[in-house]
Amino acid sequence: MRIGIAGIAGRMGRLLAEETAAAGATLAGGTIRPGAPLETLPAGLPVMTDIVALCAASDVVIDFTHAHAARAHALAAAETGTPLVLGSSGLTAAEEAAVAEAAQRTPIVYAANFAPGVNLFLAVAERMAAALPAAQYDAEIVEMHHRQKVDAPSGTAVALGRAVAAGRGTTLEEAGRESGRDGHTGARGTGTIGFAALRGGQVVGEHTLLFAAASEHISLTHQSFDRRVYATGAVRAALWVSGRAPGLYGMRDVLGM
Ligand SMILES: NC(=O)C1=CN([C@@H]2O[C@H](COP(=O)(O)OP(=O)(O)OC[C@H]3O[C@@H](n4cnc5c(N)ncnc54)[C@H](OP(=O)(O)O)[C@@H]3O)[C@@H](O)[C@H]2O)C=CC1
Ligand SMILES: O=C(O)C1=N[C@H](C(=O)O)C[C@H](O)C1
Repeated sequence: MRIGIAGIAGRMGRLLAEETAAAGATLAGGTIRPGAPLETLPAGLPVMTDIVALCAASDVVIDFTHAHAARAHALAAAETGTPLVLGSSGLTAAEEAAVAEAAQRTPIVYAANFAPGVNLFLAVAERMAAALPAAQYDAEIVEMHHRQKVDAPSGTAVALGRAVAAGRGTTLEEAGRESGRDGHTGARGTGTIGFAALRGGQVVGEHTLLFAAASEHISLTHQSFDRRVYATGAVRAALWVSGRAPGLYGMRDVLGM
């Protein structure tokens, strides 16, 4: 199995290269952002800037780069018929729609978080939301990440919001998001889903989902201590997606949840 890695010089890209080897797969190569300085590359890694060339040289491509690259990368995967594992966060609705369209031509695993524990958390969040009436239990999602993270709220926080909304028989868009409260915000809306994002230090990833009612609170927290958990999950998804029919899959499909 030849695995190509988009964004191979990044925090995740470097770990994905290591985990590809650890899984016994062949590293087909990797891309860097066009114009990026070459000295940032890990020594000895085969590197290019052309995503179509990487797709053509790979049985599966794993992409942890930036939301802005997702559309072009998904299109390249579709045009070359290369399965794609997509982990970038912060995609707009239009970028997600482009990924879904590409998935009609090639299989794509798109997941906000490749850690097994987070995917169990998402399933439990949906069940909790279904059991706790939205009129009484305010749902708030708090996440913390390292100071380099460029998007907020995190993709995982948004996925948790979507899981809560699904449990309540609605969508996140219909329920409404409350984030970045500051100043005279007015009282909290009923049934909306709140988001708060903390940034600092080198926190790998922490997410808490709180249901707050007048007489009780219940919360669940997931903490990642090593981003390798995402890399092993993504390589697992790459091995799983090879040979699948075109379609948009999630990590819960990979894990059989
Ligand atoms: N789904 C999940 O489980 C996880 C998702 N993520 C997400 O993955 C993404 C990357 O995270 P992380 O590795 O920490 O970030 P980094 O900034 O360390 O790495 C991203 C890399 O991608 C490069 N890049 C940007 N655009 C392109 C492009 N068009 N082609 C090739 N390379 C490109 C960047 O280059 P340059 O620096 O030169 O711009 C950088 O080297 C983020 O969106 C993050 O939220 C992270 C961890 C887990
Ligand atoms: O940027 C990160 O680091 C992470 N991003 C993902 C997200 O936005 O949810 C997954 C994980 O939390 C780490």
